Amino acid sequence: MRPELSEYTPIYSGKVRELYAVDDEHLLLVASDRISAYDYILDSQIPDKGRVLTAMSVFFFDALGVPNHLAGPADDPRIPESVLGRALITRRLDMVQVECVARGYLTGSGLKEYRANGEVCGVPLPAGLVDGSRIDPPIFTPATKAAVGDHDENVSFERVAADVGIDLATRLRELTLDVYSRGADIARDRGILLADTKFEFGRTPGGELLLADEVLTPDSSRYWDAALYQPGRAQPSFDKQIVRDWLTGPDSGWSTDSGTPPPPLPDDVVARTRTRYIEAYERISGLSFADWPGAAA
Ligand SMILES: C[C@H](c1ccccc1)n1cc(-c2ncnc(N)c2C#N)cn1
Repeated sequence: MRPELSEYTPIYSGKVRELYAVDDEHLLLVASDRISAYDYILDSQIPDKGRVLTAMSVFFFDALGVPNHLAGPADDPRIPESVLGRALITRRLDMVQVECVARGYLTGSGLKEYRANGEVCGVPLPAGLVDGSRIDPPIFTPATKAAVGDHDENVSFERVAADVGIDLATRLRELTLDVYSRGADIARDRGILLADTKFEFGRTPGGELLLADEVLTPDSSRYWDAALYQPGRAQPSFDKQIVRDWLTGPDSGWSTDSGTPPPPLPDDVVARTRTRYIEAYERISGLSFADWPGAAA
């Protein structure tokens, strides 16, 4: 008999995820079906998004073999039925207060910084780069955690070293770039470009540094279709472009500068977006989402 979610203590509620205390040493990390676009949490949910992104994290935790915070399988008996497939039991860690970002392509806040001063997080880049340019080798572009609703602030490696010490900062950079590069290689071999990603790390009471949070999901990363890749423009998001195009298209009656929340999504936009998440998982993992625990939404 599985416990009820109400038996666990809520300790954090994010835009699309929640965190519960299971006991003194373990947490339950729950991914919802909520989706964000243009800095709004949409009223419409994407059925099975939470299960797909949980499946992607588990695939990469297994495939990359990095010591991590998982403390049980996807069907662990401590996971309530109501969130089975979109929740994981993890070790409770002392989280390192650094957003560990790796970039293999230039876009977003990195592009903005580059256009202003030719570098990102203090890392100089070659002249002449454009939106979507490859950054080879990938770079470590850390950020400080923002308050809920704010954007993280990009900081230099030197600032991270000042905050957490040079040894830990060096280890964070090394792990971030290694895990990003190996994950990007796996995705690229399946026709999907992993433009950038954000990792979080934490330490055990014994001081071991573990990879935590979600790993290489479309919510913590930018995924692009390699077949559509064209440097010099904003790349279509593999998973969210259908939503973005409808919201900014003629049928939504909404615009990004309206100052109002986006309207609900049409059923076909929801359905096609669900399909995109499942396609990303099945192409990258080589596994069938039908085999993943939990009831289809
Ligand atoms: C931001 C992120 C979060 C994830 C999911 C839902 C809401 C927030 N978060 C993760 C921890 C955390 N704390 C202690 N031990 C851990 N193993 C983890 C993890 N992962 C704290 N915050």
